[in-house]
Amino acid sequence: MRTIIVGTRQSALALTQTGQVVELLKQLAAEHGIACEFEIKKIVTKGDRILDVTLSKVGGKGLFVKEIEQALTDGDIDMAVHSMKDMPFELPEGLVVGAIPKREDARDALITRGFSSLDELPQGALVGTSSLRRASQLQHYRPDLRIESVRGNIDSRLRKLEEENFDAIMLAAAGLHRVGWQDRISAYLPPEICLPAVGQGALCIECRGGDAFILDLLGKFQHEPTALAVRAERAFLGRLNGGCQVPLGAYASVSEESSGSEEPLLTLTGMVGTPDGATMLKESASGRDPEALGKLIADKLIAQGAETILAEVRE
Ligand SMILES: NCc1[nH]cc(CCC(=O)O)c1CC(=O)O
Repeated sequence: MRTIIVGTRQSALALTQTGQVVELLKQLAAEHGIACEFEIKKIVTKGDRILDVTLSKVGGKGLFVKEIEQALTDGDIDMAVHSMKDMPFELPEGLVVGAIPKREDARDALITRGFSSLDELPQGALVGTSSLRRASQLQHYRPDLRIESVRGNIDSRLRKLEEENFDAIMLAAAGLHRVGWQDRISAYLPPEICLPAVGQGALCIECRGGDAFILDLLGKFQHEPTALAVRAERAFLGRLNGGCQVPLGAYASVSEESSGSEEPLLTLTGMVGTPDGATMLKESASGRDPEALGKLIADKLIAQGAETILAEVRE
């Protein structure tokens, strides 16, 4: 009987989604007669220790995953459950993505104080978000809105909606759904108005590349359409050298199931915008090769000046 130690951050969302993954893995193991048991180990990351600072100011990349990856490499844990959108483009030597399970809702959600949609927010309303991607798209659609930074875990951001006099805040729908707070959502923002972060709503189960037992179990947990979509989005991200702290968004989905020997058709939309929303570059295309599709959309945006926008933001 193998005991699999699963590492996770200790936020309410991280613990909830790790618990949900472990329950599903237990069922899978039972169905396939794989003898194992699970133990959850909480790990505090740099991102959790500096929740009061805007992430883009502290060099965001991998803030929520580094310590967890070290624990994997050191053998202190055997598997880690991450939010895909927190994953840096490159994994450390020796670690691999063991599974990408079925995606939750990828959209951003608006949580307001009594307004039922983005259009209903009054002129000049104050919206809390520290995401440059959300700010850019919100300002593009509603230049009159005022945007201020709000950080912290989901629970503390919801509290700040009341305490700091915001008219609305924006959060990923997936996180709210997972912790059972979907009742707090006032409106879902369609990708036409707000493209989600790369990988938003998806999870990434990371493990050691040499751990055949875990890889075998996780292989049964992969959801292929989600994995293909995430590969296309991350190829877009990689080409633009983006992290989650730049005004860049993308969303891919399978738009036509595979027929015969052909791979399914994916449709990917990507955006890069200035933080004030004045410039908004957006392109869409379909294809069967996720990496090629991601690079194609990135190249289309680069041809329109995306790299200049990103370089200015990084400065
Ligand atoms: N950047 C923090 C983060 N990382 C993952 C989620 C939850 C949504 C998801 O799993 O994609 C959130 C919170 C948010 O953006 O509202």
